[in-house]
Amino acid sequence: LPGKSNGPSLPPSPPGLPFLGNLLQLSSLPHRSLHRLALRYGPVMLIRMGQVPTLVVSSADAAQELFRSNDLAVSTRPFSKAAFKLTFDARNISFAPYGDHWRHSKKLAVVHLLSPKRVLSFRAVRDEEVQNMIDRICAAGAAGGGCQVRLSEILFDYANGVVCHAAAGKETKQGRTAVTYRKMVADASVLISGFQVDDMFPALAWFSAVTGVDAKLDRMRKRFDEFFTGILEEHRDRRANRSDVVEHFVDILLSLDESGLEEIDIKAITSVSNSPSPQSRENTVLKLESLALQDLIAAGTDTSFTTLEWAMAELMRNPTVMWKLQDEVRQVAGSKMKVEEKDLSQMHYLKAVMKEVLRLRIPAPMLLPRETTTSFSLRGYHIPAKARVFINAWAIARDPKTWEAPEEFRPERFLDSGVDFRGNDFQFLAFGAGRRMCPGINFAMATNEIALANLVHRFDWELPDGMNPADLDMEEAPGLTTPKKVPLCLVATPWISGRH
Ligand code: HEM
Repeated sequence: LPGKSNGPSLPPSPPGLPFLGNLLQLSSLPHRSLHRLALRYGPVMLIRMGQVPTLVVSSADAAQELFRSNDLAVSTRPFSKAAFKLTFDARNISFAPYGDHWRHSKKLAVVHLLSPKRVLSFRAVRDEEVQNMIDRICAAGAAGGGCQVRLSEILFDYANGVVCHAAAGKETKQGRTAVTYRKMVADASVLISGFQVDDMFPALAWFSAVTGVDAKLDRMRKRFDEFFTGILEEHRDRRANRSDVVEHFVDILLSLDESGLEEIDIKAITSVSNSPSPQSRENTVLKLESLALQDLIAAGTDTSFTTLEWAMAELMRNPTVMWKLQDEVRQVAGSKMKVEEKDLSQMHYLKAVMKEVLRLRIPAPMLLPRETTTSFSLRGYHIPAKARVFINAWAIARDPKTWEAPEEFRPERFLDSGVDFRGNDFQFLAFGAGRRMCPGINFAMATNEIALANLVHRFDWELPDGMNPADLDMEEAPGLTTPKKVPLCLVATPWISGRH
């Protein structure tokens, strides 16, 4: 590992093998393996993933020092061939290297697409998608009292439906936006998680060509390109007739463009063009909007779906929490057919449940990978430049030094606590922190709270075949986000107010 000959030493490293480094110590769920290693080697650890030196941060104190004193030095993302190919040459927000393009497109997303006011304006979208979700659950049980509901599938479609609908409208000429998108993204989470062969052995870049991974990525990229270009063209045509419609992310982006382009757009658009010959402005603009759309749909789908899926799984595992939540929601929303967003502000336990899910079942357990741009000192250790950085938020969220009974699902811990996930409480990093923090918190919480409230208001839930809550499989699937490995299948009985 690169280091300094004198001065502060490198962080502790578990012994590794000459070529593979510490790879054999990592399982398909690296947040768990790294947690185990950190218990032995400490909260600031330097491992080698193949050829790549990798800093692993596993405590709230170390994360606080990292974000407070060295955020700039860890604000870029490492190069990943998969992410590069799937994100139009890493020119979106999530995987873009730190620099002008990233800064301007993130600002555009924060100011114009994901602000609290804008999120509120998508209330009708959420309402429609919640209704769709309820209808599907009811339809599954139309034959009788109880039914087996393939809930994971329905929750994925809901999360994806909300973000696709907000981004590009419910329908496109290619069919229902969310359905078309879902078909395109299978396997993407694993491919971009940073654990592909060429992420760890840059010298073996040819490997993914031989194994067919490159060809798969190229096919996915082509489908993305066609999908988003189609959406943009449709919305452009629509706007040519009615220029005052600002409905979806795509319309907002197009209207910014038509209004003469704000400074941020001009800069972002200019930096998007990578063609040596001057591209037509029209094409360049189309590209930028594709990037923003693709990024927000990708960043908002799996994360929200994973949160909702684990929320329902934890509620099934912990029946007293489920009853307490149902009591609150049914008391506030009463005999209404549907919980409305204005009811949510009175649902304090619901908010505590959401927080506890984001703590114990953090959707992106190691956030998104970062890379050091300069060397710096952390907890007295020398951290080299060009090291990959994993912040093991999963490990931090179950550190007994900061959390009482960390393995237990106890929403009550948040009822009288100011601890939040907005990047200032370093023991709770579900959305990351610092410059690269998630800009979609408001959108995500609005999407998830209304869905969970309606799921527990409208239905009573049971495990199938009299299964014991303790036997529910709680294993995670590998990837950048970690949904349940075994999809959730439950029995739903519509709740009729006053029946119980
Ligand atoms: C429960 C839902 C969500 C969770 C848990 C979540 C979590 C995260 C995390 C951990 C990161 C990386 C932060 C870091 O590196 O420090 C991130 C980045 C990002 N998220 Fe989210 N997210 C969620 C929903 C959303 C939604 C709904 C959107 C947009 C519609 C969104 C857009 C983004 C974008 C654009 C980035 C990249 C930011 C950057 O690199 O500067 N996220 N998110």
